[in-house]
Amino acid sequence: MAETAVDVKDLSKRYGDRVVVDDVGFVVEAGEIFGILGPNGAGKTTTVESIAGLRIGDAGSVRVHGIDPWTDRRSLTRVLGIQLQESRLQPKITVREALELWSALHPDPEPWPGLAERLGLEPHLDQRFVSLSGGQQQRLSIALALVGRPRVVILDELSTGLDPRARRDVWQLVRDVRDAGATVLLVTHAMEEAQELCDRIAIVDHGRITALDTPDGLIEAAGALTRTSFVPSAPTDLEALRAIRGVASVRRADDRVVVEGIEDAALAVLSALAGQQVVPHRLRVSGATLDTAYLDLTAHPDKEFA
Ligand SMILES: Nc1ncnc2c1ncn2[C@@H]1O[C@H](COP(=O)(O)OP(=O)(O)OP(=O)(O)O)[C@@H](O)[C@H]1O
Repeated sequence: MAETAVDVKDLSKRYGDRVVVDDVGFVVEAGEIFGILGPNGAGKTTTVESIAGLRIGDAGSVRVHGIDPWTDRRSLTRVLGIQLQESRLQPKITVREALELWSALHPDPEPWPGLAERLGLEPHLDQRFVSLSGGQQQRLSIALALVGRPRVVILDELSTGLDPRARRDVWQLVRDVRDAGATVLLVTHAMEEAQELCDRIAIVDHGRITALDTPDGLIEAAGALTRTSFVPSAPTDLEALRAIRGVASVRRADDRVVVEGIEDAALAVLSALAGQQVVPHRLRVSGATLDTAYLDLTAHPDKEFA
């Protein structure tokens, strides 16, 4: 049986009379990349900071490799690393000083020069924190989360502010960290990131877990559809397309025809077009993504939880 890395039971947290985490429970197995997704204010950061011992729940319990983060922070820091949302360091500390300081806090740190190189921090080692760009600050906070070789690492909005290449590099770093045996908890708003990296994802909305599954499982459960769109070379019998098994809708959008349906329907649409002697110009087929599943699984995706 897989070892449990993080065990959250019936966690609740309120601020005043406002419940922001409401009876949340989940188990993360060692070696998983576990995603937490949800709208702004859903309670994601409160949940992971409760796991990191930075906030204490009002009810429930948390264990990280058997350690209670609310009563034993000292033991926790030996197994857990956290990259905080908008991590703030002393403005005047240099990148090198921060890496050396964090290394000194851990008994068996990862040699920091290697991490600095992987995160593109080498040219900035003597730069002060305050003078780093947002993306460079972000990369430093990821390095600081990893330098203690944590068994569990929490990455909160990992790739915010990173350019596309840096984002890909950081994703590979996360995979490598997991392959080296660590467990990763990833709070993210980036659907592509969650779909690429996570083994399982909890969707949090209004302080509660509304779905928990693999990315494919979430997409399937939400009934997200494949979209096929094209500019027809000749008048097209749209009714014939609507009649195809698995097609959910057919509509026109300017000069394009847009067909939505289950994955297999896309091929049937193409062969029906061939039968009608219609060439589908500028053909686009987009698979069901976590993005559409997420919008279905969260009630008010753009509204702050009030
Ligand atoms: N210290 C605090 N005092 C009062 N309210 C707080 C405090 N910290 C968080 N909150 C509120 O709790 C709710 C949950 O916040 P949290 O940061 O956990 O959400 P989140 O899901 O991480 O959001 P985001 O995606 O915007 O980072 C929000 O409405 C927030 O305003």
